[in-house]
Amino acid sequence: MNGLTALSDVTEAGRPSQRHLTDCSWPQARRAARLAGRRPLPAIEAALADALGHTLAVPLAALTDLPAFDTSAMDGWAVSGPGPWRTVGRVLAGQPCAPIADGEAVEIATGAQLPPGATAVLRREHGRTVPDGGAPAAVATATGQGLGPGLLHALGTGSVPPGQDVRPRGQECRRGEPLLPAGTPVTPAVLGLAAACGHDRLTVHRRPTVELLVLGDELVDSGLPSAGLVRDALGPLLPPWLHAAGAELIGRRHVRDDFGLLRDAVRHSPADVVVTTGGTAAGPVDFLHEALAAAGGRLLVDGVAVRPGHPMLLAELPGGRHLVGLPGNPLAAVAGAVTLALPLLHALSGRPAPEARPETAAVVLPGHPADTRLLPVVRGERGVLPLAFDGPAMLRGLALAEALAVVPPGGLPAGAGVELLATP
Ligand SMILES: Nc1nc2c(c(=O)[nH]1)N[C@H]1C(S)=C(S)[C@@H](COP(=O)(O)OP(=O)(O)OC[C@H]3O[C@@H](n4cnc5c(N)ncnc54)[C@H](O)[C@@H]3O)O[C@H]1N2
Ligand code: MOO
Repeated sequence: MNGLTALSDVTEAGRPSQRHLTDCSWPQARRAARLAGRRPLPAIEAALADALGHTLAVPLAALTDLPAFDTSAMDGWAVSGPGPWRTVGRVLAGQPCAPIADGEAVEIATGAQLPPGATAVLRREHGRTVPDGGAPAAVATATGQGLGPGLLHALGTGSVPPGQDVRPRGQECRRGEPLLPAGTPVTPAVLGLAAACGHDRLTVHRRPTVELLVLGDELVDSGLPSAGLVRDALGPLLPPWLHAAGAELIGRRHVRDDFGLLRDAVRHSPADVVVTTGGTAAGPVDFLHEALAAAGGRLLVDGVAVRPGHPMLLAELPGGRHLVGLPGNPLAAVAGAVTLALPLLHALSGRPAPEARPETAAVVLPGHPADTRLLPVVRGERGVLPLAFDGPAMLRGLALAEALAVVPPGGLPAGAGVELLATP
């Protein structure tokens, strides 16, 4: 089947075909991966402390007005009506407060509840008090000078506009107001907002579990590579990246080049998504296709017209699990992850597909005649610039890159729009 025929088989709206995509185009492969995860994992209730990195399964709505009461935005005095004012007490943050009447003021701290009847806040540095019936006191200072009881005057105009330095109740949101849509990743900022508006728990999608199987007898995981051995670059690279994409890493194993070991590792993995590295091509010990078949896997994508990374694959495993086969060459594996693993994990986590926001190519971005290219790039003053050391086996360009540019077949001229993907 060629890529064009397969296009009609995989759409966001439709069901995936029973046939699989062989050497399909890069956009088709990415769509197929999202479609494979079209049923997000079930919603669970998580305490705020456990919700980081999950994805909201329902919109986040405020449980209270924010602020929940009229609040002083500054240290100074809450005043009622036009000045001067008779000072009648003090209210600190967290304390209840009594009403004040026209012509009265209370000393107030930032964040304290504004007393009923107060019309504005006079900043400490903008007022001074004079003792009742006495001579004017010093201008109020940070040391508290001039804050004693007495008559309070506003410096300058002698007045303070109504509402000045007051954060009115509900200024940020009203109780019940939706603040964030379902599908939002729970970041530290989301946790803070959720707490501020009264939540102790969040309804989030269960994270897809991932097991990483790193294949290859030649790989070592410490020290200097020698005598044909190679340091495993993907064991360190992939887990934190997949975790940031919404996954829960439940295991990382080095699997030797042995058909039976690989078949059993795939067959018995409890993960929602098994991610393998290496073994995708046609070498003498590239057993992934055979192991997949023996483990009951069904290919959804087998090869993608993209450089690097073209032998990448995606399969469905018994029990509704999936397998993403990343090529062994490290930059090719990264290309496989952005094409297949991340869209699948995002979809399973309940996250929407990120919107493409094209940027401008500063120079010609060289392409492959027939395949999409994924190029490590940086943003320069005049637009996107490619980096050197972009070979499939290299990570040097990627480590300097701000993004991977999606360069369609044939390349892009300077000034053209180019889609950028986040790098690990
Ligand atoms: N006859 C053909 N040979 C190859 C083809 C092809 O179409 N026909 N495709 C090439 C392409 S493109 C790629 S990419 C690789 C993919 O190979 P595999 O997925 O089978 O990966 P391996 O053979 O296991 O390894 C390839 C390469 O990467 C190194 N490697 C593997 N894992 C790691 C790791 N975790 N960290 C660092 N380096 C790793 C491995 O030592 C090899 O050098 O196949 C081409 N061949
Ligand atoms: O296309 Mo392979 O995946 O680059 O070396």
